[in-house]
Amino acid sequence: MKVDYSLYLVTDSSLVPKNTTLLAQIESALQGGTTIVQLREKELETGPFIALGLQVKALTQRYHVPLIINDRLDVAQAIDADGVHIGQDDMPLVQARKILGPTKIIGVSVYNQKEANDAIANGADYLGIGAVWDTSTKKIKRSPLGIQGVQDVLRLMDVPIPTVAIGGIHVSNAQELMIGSASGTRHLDGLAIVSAIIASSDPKQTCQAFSGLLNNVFGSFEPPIALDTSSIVEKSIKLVDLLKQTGPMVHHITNYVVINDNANATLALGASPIMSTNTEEIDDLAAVNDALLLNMGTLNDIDAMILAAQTNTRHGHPVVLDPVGAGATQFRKDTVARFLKECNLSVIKGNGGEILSMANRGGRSRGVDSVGNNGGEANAVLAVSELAKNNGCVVVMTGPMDYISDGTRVFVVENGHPMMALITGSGCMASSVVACFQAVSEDPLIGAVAGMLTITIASELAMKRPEVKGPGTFRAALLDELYTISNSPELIRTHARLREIPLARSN
Ligand SMILES: Cc1ncc(COP(=O)(O)OP(=O)(O)O)c(N)n1
Ligand SMILES: Cc1ncsc1CCOP(=O)(O)O
Repeated sequence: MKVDYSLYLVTDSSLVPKNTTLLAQIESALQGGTTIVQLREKELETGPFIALGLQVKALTQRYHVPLIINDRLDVAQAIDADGVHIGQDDMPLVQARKILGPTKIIGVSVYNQKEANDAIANGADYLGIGAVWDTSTKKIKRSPLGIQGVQDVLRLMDVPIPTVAIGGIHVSNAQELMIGSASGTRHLDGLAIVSAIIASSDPKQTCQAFSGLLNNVFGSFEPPIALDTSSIVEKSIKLVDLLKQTGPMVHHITNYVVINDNANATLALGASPIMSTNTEEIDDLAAVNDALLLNMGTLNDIDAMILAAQTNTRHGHPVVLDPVGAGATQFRKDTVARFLKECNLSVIKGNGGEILSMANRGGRSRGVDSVGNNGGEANAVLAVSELAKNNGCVVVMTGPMDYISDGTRVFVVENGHPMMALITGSGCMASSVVACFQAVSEDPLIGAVAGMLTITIASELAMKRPEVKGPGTFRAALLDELYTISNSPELIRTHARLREIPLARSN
């Protein structure tokens, strides 16, 4: 049976408003689009629990919605409910499964990676992850997970099974939770809600509000169509155009060595740079922003960077991290760890030394420069794909070849010119370009490839200019050629050298 977990009502009759009944509240919620109901009645003795269960079952059957019983396998069996929900202190899953058999639904409450993977290994049908936030409905024993904690559980599940989040969820924070906890292809399948529905003066209307926003969010999770390299090149051309037509705003918190070049590269592509580091205006900026770039070069403003990342994520904007010098000092290692833990990154874009060291694959940074990739292409492929998978984002590793992965596919951009390495901040400019494309691309992988094709092809075109004699003239020509591509995006079609490395072969 395919179960729709999206709007999961969990009951609590102590919260029902005075002028109505639990059954009326459940029916109203079903009319508003509740997709599954759990009867959770902590104070009821067995007899009355069964009696109520039979009444609720008659209701849920009319709406073709499954009925789950909280904790009590005996009640579930007595009324032939569709399944049970058990917590960590309830009957162990293995025994519950033996008693109920393979066809009944068993959901398990989990708080962390271990509990999730144990439940999956023991045959849970779905997981209830929580508590996400504080709640007055239940005394919770462990501190709330927050959105990041939910994302960690989703990302670290050995095998994806359906998941719902629970605890403190209301219409006002539901979208933020659904979007903020998603990572790569993993996302929540639904929200389990007690008080926001059961205590509502109009459960039908409340559920319609939840359903509407869930439909929108699920629409945005549609899996991207797997494109071949020539389709990605065509998409890149379209994205260059879109960038120019829409002029997205790209907020940079970057280093003071490259700030001017970053802003100019952004402008050359038709986007709008803003280079603020002041925490006072992060909220206002995020409201009108389209993408955020964090660049660790001079490594000031770390708290502002993290705040900006979290604020932009709440607004649904992509966040790109350039982990300049990652691995060069302990301070930088610690800072990168903070970014990974506290931010929801869309893209990490660094040079070989930075990415290899973040992936524990041998990279070193001397200052901000990259030192070597002794493992060759196979090592690069493993570094980008593992780092991407473990952090639920896209990873770009630049160098003579640029390796780009979302954890399931790896692309190599073979364009570029060695002169790039002779001007300071060319990598940072590439990050700005990638951030600009994130602002207009629905798929971060395609946005990252498009950005890297654009800057590397621009570098090749720059070196063909007769006036370019060395790093100084190259730097100006590079900006000019970004502008040329912005006006003639089809140049990407004639110059792109993009290949895909099948992951199965390299892993
Ligand atoms: C869908 C869902 N997720 C989690 C819970 C919490 O269950 P449990 O940990 O057993 O706590 P109680 O509900 O028994 O207080 C749930 N009920 N439903
Ligand atoms: C049963 C349960 N388990 C973790 S939090 C919670 C209660 C959630 O209730 P509410 O949706 O009213 O915050």
